[in-house]
Amino acid sequence: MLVIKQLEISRSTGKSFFRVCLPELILKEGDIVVIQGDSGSGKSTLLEMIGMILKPDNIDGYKLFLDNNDLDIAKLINNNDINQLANIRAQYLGFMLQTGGLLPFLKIYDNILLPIKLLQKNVDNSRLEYLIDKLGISHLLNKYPKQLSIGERQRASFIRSIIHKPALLLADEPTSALDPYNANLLFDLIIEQAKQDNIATIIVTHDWQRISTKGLFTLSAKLVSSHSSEFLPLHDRQ
Ligand SMILES: Nc1ncnc2c1ncn2[C@@H]1O[C@H](COP(=O)(O)OP(=O)(O)OP(=O)(O)O)[C@@H](O)[C@H]1O
Repeated sequence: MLVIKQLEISRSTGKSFFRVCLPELILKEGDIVVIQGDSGSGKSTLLEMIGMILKPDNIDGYKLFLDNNDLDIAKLINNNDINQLANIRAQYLGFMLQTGGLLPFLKIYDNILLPIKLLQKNVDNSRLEYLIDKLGISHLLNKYPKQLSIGERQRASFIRSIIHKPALLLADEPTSALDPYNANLLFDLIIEQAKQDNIATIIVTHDWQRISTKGLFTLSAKLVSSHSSEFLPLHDRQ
């Protein structure tokens, strides 16, 4: 389970600044939350704070409760324990970045398996084959990222982000470069894998119409002023 309380940051460029605040987020294993908001409302900023890439200015609580390990991430952030945060990111988090984030010098197959190799874990081959087959990328495994379209890279990037069965998946615009058929397929696969492997999942998306039919809990950016937004539940949780 993931519990976050009062996560805040102010980003500034020159004289202007923008404050992003998440008052509360509680996610159980396998829960999915969609983050929506206008362009510039702070969705990526929020995701990067949750992903421990950006350091918040204030954090009242951030805990990850795992099967045999409870992690007080707020404490590590406040203590600036960069090494421990890097370990947690590698082991328990999965990132799916907008641009794919694949390493240019590794073939697609090696990119997908990289998180497993770094953690010295064994790959679940039947699961890997299932995901590759489902997303239709088996013919691309021996190619380099630059030989793939952005949409093909996004699909490979999804498999890489969950191959090590993270506790938390952070997906930033996972379907931005996909056609409607593949966007739907990927959303359904994200939801299926989250439930199956108990991966708490946070999805930032503009693809609101498509995802609104799936009945997912949504946090929506509310502009508190022209330079401040808060992420609040769109509806009561079911
Ligand atoms: N590196 C940065 N330094 C300073 N300010 C930044 C930085 N990145 C983003 N911002 C500002 O923070 C605010 C939120 O940006 P962010 O990228 O998080 O929004 P977003 O909702 O993800 O936008 P989009 O939907 O267009 O991707 C914006 O006002 C932006 O100008």
